[in-house]
Amino acid sequence: MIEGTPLPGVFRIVPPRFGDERGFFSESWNSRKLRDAGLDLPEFVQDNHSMSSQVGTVRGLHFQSPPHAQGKLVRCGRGAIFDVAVDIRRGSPTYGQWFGEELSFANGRQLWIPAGFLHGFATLEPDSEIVYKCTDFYAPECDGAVLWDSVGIDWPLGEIDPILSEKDAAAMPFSEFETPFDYEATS
Ligand SMILES: Cc1cn([C@H]2C[C@H](O)[C@@H](COP(=O)(O)OP(=O)(O)O[C@H]3O[C@@H](C)C(=O)[C@@H](O)[C@H]3O)O2)c(=O)[nH]c1=O
Repeated sequence: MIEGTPLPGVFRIVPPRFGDERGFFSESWNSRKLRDAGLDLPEFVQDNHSMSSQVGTVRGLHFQSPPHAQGKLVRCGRGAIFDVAVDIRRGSPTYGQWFGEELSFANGRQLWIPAGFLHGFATLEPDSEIVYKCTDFYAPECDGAVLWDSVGIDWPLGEIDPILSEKDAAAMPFSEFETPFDYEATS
C-alpha cells in the first residue's frame, strides 16, 4: 500500500506481510511493484542501519547538499521511532512544513523522503533500529544539520530529555539555515 502524506513528495509505504505459524514474510523493497503502483523511486546505492539504545534518542535533522543529496526509504527493524521529514526546497508551497509518522517493527510502515527534505527521528522504545536505503553515497563534506527543536516539530517525547550527538546539539537553528535546495530543481 502506498499513500501520499500532507507533504507532496513524501510517501508512506506499507508492504504486505504474509503471516503463518512461523511469523511473517515481507518484501521490504521491490522496485518493480512500487513502480507498477505509481512510485518510481531513484536508484539506491547505500543501505544504512542504526540502533539507538535509549528511548528519547533524537538523530537529526540531517541532509546532504547537492551534488550528493540523498533520498531515503526509511523503516524500523526493531522497536519504534517517530520519523520526521521537513521540506527545505526553496520556493516549495510546503517549505518549512514537517510531517511525522510512527514507524515501528509492529506496524511495518516505511517513509519515502526525497532529496530536498531534512530527516530525523526520535526513538520511542529502547534498542530501536532503523534501516534505510539512500540514493547517494555518504559525503561528509556535504553533510548538514538543523537543530532538532527549531522547526516547531511536535516530538512525542513528553517529559523525556532528548539524547543527542554533540554535532546535533550544536546544529544551527532553522531560522539561520540557508537551504541549498531549489524547488524547481528537485521537483
Ligand atoms: C551517515 C553516515 C555516517 N557515517 C559515520 C560518520 C560517523 O563517524 C558515524 C555516525 O554518524 P552520524 O552521527 O552522522 O550518524 P546519524 O546521526 O545516525 O546520522 C544519520 O541520521 C539520520 C537522521 C539520517 O537521515 C542519516 O542520513 C544520517 O545523517 O558514522 C558513515 O560512515 N556513513 C554514513 O552514511
